[in-house]
Formats: sequence, structure tokens, C-alpha cells
Amino acid sequence: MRHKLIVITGATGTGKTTVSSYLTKQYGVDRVMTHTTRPRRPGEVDGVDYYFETPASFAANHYIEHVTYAGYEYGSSRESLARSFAKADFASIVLDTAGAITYARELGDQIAVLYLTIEDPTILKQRLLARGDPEAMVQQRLASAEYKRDLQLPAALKPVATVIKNDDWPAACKQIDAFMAALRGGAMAD
Ligand SMILES: Nc1nc2c(ncn2[C@@H]2O[C@H](COP(=O)(O)OP(=O)(O)O)[C@@H](O)[C@H]2O)c(=O)[nH]1
Ligand SMILES: Nc1ncnc2c1ncn2[C@@H]1O[C@H](COP(=O)(O)OP(=O)(O)O)[C@@H](O)[C@H]1O
Repeated sequence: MRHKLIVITGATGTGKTTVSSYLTKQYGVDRVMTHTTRPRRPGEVDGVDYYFETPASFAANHYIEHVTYAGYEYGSSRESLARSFAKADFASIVLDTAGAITYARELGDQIAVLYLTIEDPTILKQRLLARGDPEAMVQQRLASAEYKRDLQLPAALKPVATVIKNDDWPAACKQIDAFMAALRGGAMAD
């Protein structure tokens, strides 16, 4: 069976990290760790949620792609991807839509894309505050061009993305389960 990378993308607060954890718990999908210069949120752990970097240490790594999102740097490395594939046949990675487009172009049919969306984005603010994000960080995030951009599924991802509506978590799980059944069926047949 070939390795598959599930790229999870969508706007801040739509549930990307939650979906990634669900895939790990339910399906043993290993999450590819990425690097960031963003400060840690309460409860986040270095090497578990991200590799937290200083601007200098961030610049010293080698990335498949890297982006600036709401004023901070984020990047993903080939080494992290190889580490996940050594552990499991399926891996996931959480990316902004710019990163997802790069992965779709570079890795072709080795990836599958989940695009997360919610009907009423105004409730995202409450979700971010409930998650424990500082108010100032939430304001900065929701005002960013990247956040606004990621509220729409980019045209380049339309042919490869499965849209998951995450207004309601049990309903989202059903969509993810259907996606995994199709993906595992397809990967077995490869
Ligand atoms: N392109 C790219 N995006 C990343 C990477 N790591 C994280 N991101 C994205 O950066 C954005 C901001 O992430 P984060 O600060 O954790 O905020 P969150 O989306 O609110 O959880 C999200 O869209 C992440 O998916 C990466 O290595 N490359
Ligand atoms: N369907 C849902 N209904 C209510 N809250 C949710 C739902 N999905 C995720 N959340 C919560 O919303 C917050 C943001 O989710 P998270 O997975 O961190 O988003 P992202 O990684 O896309 O920024 C978290 O506190 C999470 O527990």
C-alpha cells in the first residue's frame, strides 16, 4: 500500500487541529509536525503541537514550503514528513490554503485534501476565545488577509478537496468517516 498524506486546510478556528486529532485517535493517522515563530498558546507543547522557533532558528531549517500567516512564520520540512511515514501509512498535515496548494502541486496523488468550513464564520471568534487564545491575538488573526482568504476554497484546490462542514462535530465526524472509508478503499486498490 502506498503512503497517503491528508492535507487539512481551512480558516482559523474551523477545526483543523480537532480533525487531525480525530484522525489520529480513530485511524492511527500520524500528524506531520510543522514549525512556527508564533508564541505558544496555553497548553501547547513544543514538539507536540509545533516546533516553536525563534526567527533565527526558523530561518536555519530547510522547508518544502513556508508562509507568513497573520504576522508569523510557518514551515513544513521533508524530514517531518518522512518521520510520519516511517510510523504510519497515513499521515496528516495542517496547512493554510497557500501551503495546501503547494502540496497539491508538488505531491500530486500522494495527497488528499480536507477543506473545513462553517456556515456562519462569525461564531469562529467565540471558538477561538473558548480555545484560550488571547483576545488581542484573535483580533489580529481575524483581521488578517490570510484569514479572509482561507474562508473560501481556492479554485486550485476545488478538483482535489473534500469539503467538511464543521458546524456540528458529530455531523463532521460522519463526513470524515466517509472520506476515510473511500480513501482506505482507494489506497488498498493501489
Ligand atoms: N503553509 C503552511 N501553513 C501552516 C504550517 N503550519 C501551520 N500552518 C497554518 O498556519 C495557520 C495558522 O496556524 P495557527 O497559528 O496554529 O492557528 P490556527 O489555525 O488558529 O490553529 C493555519 O492555517 C495552519 O494550518 C506550515 O508548515 N505551512
Ligand atoms: N464542531 C465544533 N463545534 C464547536 N466547537 C468546535 C467544533 N470543532 C472544533 N471546535 C472547537 O473550536 C476551537 C477551534 O478548533 P481548532 O481545531 O483548534 O481549529 P483550527 O485548528 O482550524 O484553528 C477548539 O476549541 C475546538 O475544540
